[in-house]
Amino acid sequence: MAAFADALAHLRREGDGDAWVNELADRAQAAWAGCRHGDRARWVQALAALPETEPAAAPDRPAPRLGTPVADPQALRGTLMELHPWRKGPLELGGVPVDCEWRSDWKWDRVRAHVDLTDSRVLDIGCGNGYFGWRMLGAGARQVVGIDPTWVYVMQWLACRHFAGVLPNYVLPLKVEDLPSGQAGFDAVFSMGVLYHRRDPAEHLRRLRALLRPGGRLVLETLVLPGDQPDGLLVPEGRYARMRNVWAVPGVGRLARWVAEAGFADVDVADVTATTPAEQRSTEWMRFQSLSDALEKPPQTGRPGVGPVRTVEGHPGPIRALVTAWR
Ligand SMILES: Nc1ncnc2c1ncn2[C@@H]1O[C@H](C[S@+](CC[C@H]([NH3+])C(=O)[O-])CC(=O)[O-])[C@@H](O)[C@H]1O
Repeated sequence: MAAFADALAHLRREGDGDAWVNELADRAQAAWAGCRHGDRARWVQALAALPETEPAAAPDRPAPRLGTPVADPQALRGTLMELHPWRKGPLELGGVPVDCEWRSDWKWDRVRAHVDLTDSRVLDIGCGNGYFGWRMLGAGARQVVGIDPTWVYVMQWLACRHFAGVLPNYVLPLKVEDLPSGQAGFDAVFSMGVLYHRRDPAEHLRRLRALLRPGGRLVLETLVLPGDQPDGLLVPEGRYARMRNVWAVPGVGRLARWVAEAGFADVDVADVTATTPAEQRSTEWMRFQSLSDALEKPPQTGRPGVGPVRTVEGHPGPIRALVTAWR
């Protein structure tokens, strides 16, 4: 598809001959060519049906405003709905508000207070549809390279890019383990909501360090245990909050030790916040089950998220820590 190829051409140009960037673009191109997802044709058709608007971007808003209002917002809504489920947002595309599953703007408010991205080249691992990339550009980043292996999120980013025009926020269909070795030299590497999906967290952290330039900054966000279990470690036997692939949930102290043991300096637990069904919920743009369906409902209230929260499997409810550290 021309739009994806065009984005890769821009990425290569910005890399200005850098071998790591060229190899990254080659791998993204190969992944794109190899996509056999059953919904691909429908997604590509939806992208082709997006109306032309004047490219525009106001990214530093809770709902980044991409594009200008279109003549037929109802038709655009229908087209964007072909790219369901919209998980990370909110967004405003061609004047249409996209109310995603996550209030990712709340997470961004927690992150932004602790991170200066002025003129930074950023790598965002597990970037979803690139929501945070827009916010990072809004916060002064020079370039954001996002990677995420979930195809529909790459398609959503292409829809965003259609409205935003040519901006240095990328979403490439790659896993962290697909990244080239060698000198990547990022000023900042983000790994938010990914560590608990990794079977070997220590290996993930070492890999993040290798992707940074010396003096570069790690921003790590992941599930942790409640504050009274700083050295604890939950290795769920089955699911955690209905998620199949959660391998390890450490206490905050243990998490900070993991980061230090991977070779990072000045490890700081900048924020610890419980995730509530107000932050992660079903909407018309994400019609599947969401967090409230994964939490135990205390009998006295019949409502999730009230009182000491537990997941439906009986584990402590989701709490996320934000850790920053330096290479
Ligand atoms: N091996 C992998 N390599 C890279 N990405 C992966 C891999 N496996 C899964 N993912 C991707 O990692 C993302 C995890 S979500 C966090 C999104 C965002 N960062 C957020 O903080 O909201 C979890 C959450 O909702 O918290 C998904 O988009 C996966 O496709």
